[in-house]
Amino acid sequence: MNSNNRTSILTVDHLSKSFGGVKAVNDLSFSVTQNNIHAIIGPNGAGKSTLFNLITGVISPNEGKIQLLDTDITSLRPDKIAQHGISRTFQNIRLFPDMTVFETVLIGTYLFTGGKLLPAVLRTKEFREKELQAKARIEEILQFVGLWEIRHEYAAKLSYGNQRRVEIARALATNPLLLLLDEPTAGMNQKETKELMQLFSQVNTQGITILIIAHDMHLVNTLSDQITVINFGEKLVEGPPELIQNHPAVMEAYMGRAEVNA
Ligand SMILES: Nc1ncnc2c1ncn2[C@@H]1O[C@H](COP(=O)(O)OP(=O)(O)OP(=O)(O)O)[C@@H](O)[C@H]1O
Repeated sequence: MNSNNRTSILTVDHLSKSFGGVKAVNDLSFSVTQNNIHAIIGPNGAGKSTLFNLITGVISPNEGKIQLLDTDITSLRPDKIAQHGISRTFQNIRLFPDMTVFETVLIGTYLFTGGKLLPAVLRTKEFREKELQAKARIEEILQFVGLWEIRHEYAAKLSYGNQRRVEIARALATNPLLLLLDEPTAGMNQKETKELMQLFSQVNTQGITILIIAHDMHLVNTLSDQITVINFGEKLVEGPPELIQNHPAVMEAYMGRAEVNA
């Protein structure tokens, strides 16, 4: 965590997205400071996942702009956005059933960085050199996330916590500047949650900015430098955890909802 560096890595500017009559994201503006852990919180249906889908190019906004450092990434294709340095994990873990941990992370680098198929099929010299480099980098990442010893096991058969680590490893393999984590500890037990929180902190220490959607207020308050609270697609309030924790507008938005007690 480093709040001294004030450069904005991600700028969301008057962003809106509607589905039929529902304004899922409504004139939303905020920025993420480089090297921070920045949390997005809000009640169910507030627009958090829609926001992540807009940032990663899965869907296009009706209005507004998204900028990564100096680059306008609004409505770019997901693979292009990944190449610019944004990587993500999903709310529901998405792993191929017949791939080992190592293969999952290796294929992730090709899929998300737009690797070309033909050189891979022909196994050109350039491809083989790149493959060696990629494998070395993946070893480094798997050691880092604690999965190297089980690299030959099927990813989808691992414990829930380790499956999440595979997803994080796959996201790290694209060398992101900004990592988006969508409810990464949902469904995890206490031990897994604690270990993942340590991992996020270590990832952040490597200089990777993190934007995280979470319902777990202990996680949010412990890890975040900055919190943006959204409700009905709009920004409700923003600030460091000590400001957000007991903010009357936040209490009101969450009133009667289970996640405020999480
Ligand atoms: N593809 C879609 N088509 C129609 N409506 C959608 C679509 N995606 C999201 N919505 C609606 O947009 C609003 C915001 O949904 P979104 O999933 O972004 O909220 P969320 O904050 O991520 O919720 P949760 O915490 O439950 O995951 C909701 O009213 C939802 O029903």
